[in-house]
Amino acid sequence: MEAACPPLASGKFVVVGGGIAGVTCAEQLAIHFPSEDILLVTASPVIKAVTNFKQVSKVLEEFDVEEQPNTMLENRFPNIKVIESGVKQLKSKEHCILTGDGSQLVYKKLCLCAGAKPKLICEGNPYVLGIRDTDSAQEFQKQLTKAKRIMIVGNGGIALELVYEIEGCEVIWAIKDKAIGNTFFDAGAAEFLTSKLIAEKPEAKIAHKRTRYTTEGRKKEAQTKGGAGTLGSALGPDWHEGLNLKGTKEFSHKIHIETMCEVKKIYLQEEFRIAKKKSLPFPRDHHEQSVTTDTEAWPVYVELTNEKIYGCDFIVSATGVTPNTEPFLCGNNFDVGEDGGLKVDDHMHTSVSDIYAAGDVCTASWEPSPVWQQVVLLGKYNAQGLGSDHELMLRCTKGQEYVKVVMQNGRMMGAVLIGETDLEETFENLILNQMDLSSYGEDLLDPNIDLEDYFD
Ligand SMILES: Cc1cc2nc3c(=O)[nH]c(=O)nc-3n(C[C@H](O)[C@H](O)[C@H](O)COP(=O)(O)OP(=O)(O)OC[C@H]3O[C@@H](n4cnc5c(N)ncnc54)[C@H](O)[C@@H]3O)c2cc1C
Ligand SMILES: NC(=O)C1=CN([C@@H]2O[C@H](COP(=O)(O)OP(=O)(O)OC[C@H]3O[C@@H](n4cnc5c(N)ncnc54)[C@H](OP(=O)(O)O)[C@@H]3O)[C@@H](O)[C@H]2O)C=CC1
Repeated sequence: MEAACPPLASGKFVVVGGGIAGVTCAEQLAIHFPSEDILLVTASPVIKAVTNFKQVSKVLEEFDVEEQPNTMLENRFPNIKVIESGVKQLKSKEHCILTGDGSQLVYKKLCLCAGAKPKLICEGNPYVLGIRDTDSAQEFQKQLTKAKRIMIVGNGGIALELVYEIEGCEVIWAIKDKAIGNTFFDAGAAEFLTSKLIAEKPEAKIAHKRTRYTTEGRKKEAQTKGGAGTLGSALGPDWHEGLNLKGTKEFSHKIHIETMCEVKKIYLQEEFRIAKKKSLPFPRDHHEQSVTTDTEAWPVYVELTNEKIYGCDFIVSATGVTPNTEPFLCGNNFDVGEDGGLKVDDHMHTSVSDIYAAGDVCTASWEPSPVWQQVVLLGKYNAQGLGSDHELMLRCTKGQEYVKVVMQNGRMMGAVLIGETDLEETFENLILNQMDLSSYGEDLLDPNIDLEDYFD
């Protein structure tokens, strides 16, 4: 039988992780339990904190996220103590965690907020980059300044932002789906955006209305103390502000999209040369950029499942994340979701007693609300789960705005809003209060009717 941990420190509440989830959790505990000590254990020397919080509407919130030195959190909340160390092991039966610097902490309640790491298409290949934290974003920027052509794999948040932001570098964008951005929006919105994107010189980029993650006060993240082998906290909206995302070429944008394909094989330059010499059955003449007409020698070559091959300087694997549960949670009996996250109920409780989880490390396992889900879009924007018994209404001005609403039984169930529509608050209210809108019919999207005045 394993010996119980001798406590070197103990706290009623212990939180693991200094990202936005862990810090918010520690702050809330500090506010609600002012006489208790809260220990925040994090592998990173900086924390992420919410500032300038504003409640915009019933469920829409606006805030800044700032990176701050760990000491700033302790100054703001005297009952929070930050321990800068990686957690090596959880012993849930003994209610204790072991940290990389050899300390043992006993808890009554533990909240795990250890985040996630990029799920790369190929681990350990120096030409395959993932973007997660300040260091990985800076490494990406460094590589990009020397690049003429890169490949981006994935169709989610990072890929969408990158293809829009990168200039002076050809981008081959490989996606599994028929249309871009299916993680976020529908095929109609994708078409609206694709035509803007592949124009060689898109109009001036849309000014940001939203507040930003700041880089002020950011420290170079020191080597992880305690050797947890984990990285810094995740970036967030506007993460590329302050980064120079420009390659070596003079043109603005040059994007080629390869749909319905995945990466089959990656060759380093020498491997590719040998394979070509042996006349392996490489596909020919699929596209003007395919290797047959491409005389340039590239550091790396990517063979896609649609049989095309592209040479490029490097590959960005924007292919999602894996929750940080290993190795420190091994040996405990957590229920995990399909994505590997710790399953939590609607009280953020995991399947192990006295252990809660929040943020990217967890997977919500409660029944989702019938009209709400977490996306930048509203409600059931793609008629998710509504069956065939629904109607779509559309208002689109090419290059300017795309407004789609999903209606069922006269009620608004979801919406996609692209461009400066100013409809988000009104539509959010209409979705949440489920007002019967049957009498308005198609006038609901009439641009001459000021809906905001009408329904507020
Ligand atoms: C480029 C990019 C852009 C994004 N844009 C958006 C956006 O526009 N909107 C949006 O909502 N979301 C966005 N996200 C996602 C968002 O950033 C994450 O969902 C969120 O930051 C996750 O926070 P977290 O606290 O769960 O995890 P993290 O920020 O990853 O924090 C995890 C913390 O745990 C610590 N840790 C890990 N393991 C251990 C251990 N063993 N011991 C001790 N400490 C440990 C780490 O050091 C870190 O401090 C973006 C993400 C990226 C990468
Ligand atoms: N605005 C926002 O909210 C933003 C959020 N983020 C967050 O940051 C994290 C990382 O972003 P990102 O990497 O873009 O992750 P996402 O989860 O957003 O998207 C991953 C994409 O990669 C695809 N994919 C997965 N595996 C493969 C594969 N082997 N080959 C090809 N495609 C694959 C997925 O397709 P499929 O779904 O079909 O598996 C999906 O289209 C995510 O948690 C994301 O939500 C990032 C930027 C902005």
